[in-house]
Amino acid sequence: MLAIGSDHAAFEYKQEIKAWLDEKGIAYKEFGAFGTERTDYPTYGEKVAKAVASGECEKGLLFCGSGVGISITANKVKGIRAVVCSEPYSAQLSRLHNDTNVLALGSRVVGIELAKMIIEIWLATPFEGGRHGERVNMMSRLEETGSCG
Ligand SMILES: O=C(CO)[C@H](O)[C@H](O)COP(=O)(O)O
Repeated sequence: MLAIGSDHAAFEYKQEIKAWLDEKGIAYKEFGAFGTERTDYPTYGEKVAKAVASGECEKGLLFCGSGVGISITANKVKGIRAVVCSEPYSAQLSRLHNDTNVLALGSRVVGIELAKMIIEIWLATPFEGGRHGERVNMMSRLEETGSCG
């Protein structure tokens, strides 16, 4: 199950992505926003990130105008590794090497078809582990203890 959320700037964009996820039979839980009325991206970044960090949802998709603010917000929740992407290569590498669990996209940056391509590759790519696992552990230690060690 994916957690999905956006602010007002990406509400329509998120609706298109949800219709596409429906076509593909990919399940998601919607955390808002529920319309285009101006709102604040941290609210939705927090909700989606907490759903992923708690294990309620496996991964998260977040959208705001640039993808920046909502990804920064998500990364402040313990256990979250969020990436903001505008092309598929970084999305793929973020899974292979960094085990990202939240993907953020900017509705004012990335066209909808490219967004679908980025999401598809991000969802399909496993974490490689090995030396990358050690580095992800270092990030977790930094979060836990204040130092990578
Ligand atoms: O991209 C964003 C945060 O990084 C927001 O979507 C953006 O700042 C919203 O701006 P506005 O209130 O002018 O629609």
